[in-house]
Amino acid sequence: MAGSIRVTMEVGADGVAVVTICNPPVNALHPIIIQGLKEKYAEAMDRDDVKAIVLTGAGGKFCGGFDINVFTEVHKTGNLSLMPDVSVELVSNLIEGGKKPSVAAIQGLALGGGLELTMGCHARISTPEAQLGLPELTLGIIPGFGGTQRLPRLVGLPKAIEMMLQSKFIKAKEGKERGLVDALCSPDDLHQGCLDVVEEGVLFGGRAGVLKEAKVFKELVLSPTSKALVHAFFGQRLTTKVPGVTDVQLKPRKIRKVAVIGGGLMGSGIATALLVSNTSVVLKEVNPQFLQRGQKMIAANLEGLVKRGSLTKDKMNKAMSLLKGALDYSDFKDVDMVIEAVIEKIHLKQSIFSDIEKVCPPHCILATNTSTINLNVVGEKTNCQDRIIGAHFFSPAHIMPLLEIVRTEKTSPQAILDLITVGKMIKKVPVVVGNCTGFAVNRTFFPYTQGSHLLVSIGIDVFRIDRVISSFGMPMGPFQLQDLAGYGVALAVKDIYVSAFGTRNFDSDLVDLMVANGRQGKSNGKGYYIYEKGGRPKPDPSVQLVIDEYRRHAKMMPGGKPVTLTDQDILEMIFFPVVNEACRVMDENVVIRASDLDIASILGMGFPKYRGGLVFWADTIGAPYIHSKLSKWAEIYGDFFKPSSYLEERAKRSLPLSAPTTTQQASTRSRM
Ligand SMILES: C[C@H](O)CC(=O)SCCNC(=O)CCNC(=O)[C@H](O)C(C)(C)COP(=O)(O)OP(=O)(O)OC[C@H]1O[C@@H](n2cnc3c(N)ncnc32)[C@H](O)[C@@H]1OP(=O)(O)O
Repeated sequence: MAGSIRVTMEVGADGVAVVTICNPPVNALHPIIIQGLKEKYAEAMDRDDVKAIVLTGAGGKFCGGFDINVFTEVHKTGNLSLMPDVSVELVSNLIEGGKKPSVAAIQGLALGGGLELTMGCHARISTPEAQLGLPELTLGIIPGFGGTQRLPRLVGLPKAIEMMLQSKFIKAKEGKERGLVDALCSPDDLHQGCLDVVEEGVLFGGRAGVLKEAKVFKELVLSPTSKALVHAFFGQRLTTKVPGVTDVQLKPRKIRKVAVIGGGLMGSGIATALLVSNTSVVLKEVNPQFLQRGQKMIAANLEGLVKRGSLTKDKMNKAMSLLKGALDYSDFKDVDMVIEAVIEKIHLKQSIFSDIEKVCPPHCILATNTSTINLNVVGEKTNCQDRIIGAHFFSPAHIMPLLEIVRTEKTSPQAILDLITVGKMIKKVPVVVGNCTGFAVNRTFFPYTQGSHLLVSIGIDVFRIDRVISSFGMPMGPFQLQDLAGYGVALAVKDIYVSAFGTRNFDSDLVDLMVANGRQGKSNGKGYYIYEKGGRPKPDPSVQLVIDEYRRHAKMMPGGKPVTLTDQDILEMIFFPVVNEACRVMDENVVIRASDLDIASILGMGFPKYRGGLVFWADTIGAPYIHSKLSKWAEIYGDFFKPSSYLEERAKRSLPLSAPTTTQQASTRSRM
């Protein structure tokens, strides 16, 4: 490794020393690089033949920042001395305070510590499209190499604050307008351009604030938030490393044309995501009215993206031109992938799959967007089960970042790899999971809603539950979520969950009662909350009548009196059963590794990223405590809380829930 991690210096006849950071793929500032920079700078200052220094990165990228792996080591050991002194010793003293001028030559990206190095230089020159930013807050820290001091001086306080607090990247073109970049040039002219800037003069900044920044930075590096966010950073990148799929020399095939069956909410969202990534889409519906409705929804999705500023009008028009409507399968003969997104009816899906098997080319991947139905059942009537795969998007599909890729024991590694590649192409985070009811996310979170209903049945206020869960960091509480998702979904999956999860279901008829009382959730403006156009949801006091009726049916309140619980009890009684189900999901190897479930919970359910994801959070509490609480509640309220054997085992041995299972260890060993 150390061979490819190095800093080089070449001194030209013109007296310019070009110092290059080499650490593929993003030239992260590993301690070897920091040491190398210090040495090369010291040498450049000493050498009489060096008049000026150009600092750059190899491979078309300047630098992606400080090496985040070092934070992981600091988190494990608590040893802050693993962090080399960069801010004062390198950036302030050697680069900024050095007696020879330094110019940063930027290409590709200069992020975090990378941008901070350039700001210590006396000038910056960049290619126009290079991405510049200080995304440290996404890792739970602040910029630590002087960025908090130098960025405001260069771009002004408001812009610097926006860039830092929102971790917003800007292109060098904008950087030039704002004074962060001194000159723009093409990649070929970068070197020559640097020399011109050297000639034009130098900018010196002071040292004020750098020492304070260093102090705060050190405190934050050791914070639980930084540990959680760094875990999420690496966890997200790990999801696309799938043993037996991405490590066996398979090549992803090009997916040029995709057919989407069903132009409802999900189908049109999926089509939108594909179209904005320049993929041709055939949208198939059963009649002209439904087709037109689907096309209109896609157009509205695209217009929404233009309004949000994430798509230009030109790109919207280009995307629309890639869409073709269809009422039969004649356009399916040259598609590379089909994504079926019709309603959750087993027979309908089965007949669609047996039809498309006949009309699509033999390489075509046949994906279903089902969120609950067993894939083996969907593909039962086909002879191509190796090409059948789940592509479970989350609504709205063109915005939500998670793509659950569901494989059966028959799905071929090639089909999985191709779908991972499509997922990345449409800017989703793919997580590969096994085939079971609810797959990883819906299965893990089925007790989330049920637990909240159980709490209501014992007398806890609906809106208090939502407040507790929102203050924990979820985007909204379980009741507001149910209003938003619509009660139809809850009713449709109820029986499926009962048959799959048996006695660990908490059987609630709250939603049935809501519907019987004319409430449909957000869709008819009346759920637990009242929804008025343009306004925020308001708790509806009249829902109390429905809740009273529900409590009478449920007969869960001892002596008819509400149970008294603290906010912490509420939080734990909702999330510990979810953690318990996560244990079963890991035990059955539905996910490849615990961190996949962390990422899926963050991106699919909005679990707070700064808590590192569901399993990471549970491990900060510890299996013994979670187990003891669940056991106690199981005695009072029954099997809904009964600890799984996985949790029990780990609690007994005080092992982290995230430690690999024996099967996972064996599969890693067999690949070594
Ligand atoms: C003191 C200082 O102020 C503190 C800092 O500098 S903290 C670091 C600040 N920098 C960042 O937060 C940037 C983090 N990186 C990113 O956002 C993105 O990786 C990127 C925009 C640079 C590139 O994105 P993309 O091209 O999609 O590639 P991506 O898959 O994310 O990364 C490629 C590889 O580089 C690694 N990598 C990226 N940035 C890294 C970093 N700063 N440190 C260590 N590894 C890094 C990734 O883990 C990944 O490794 P893998 O191939 O083994 O999975």
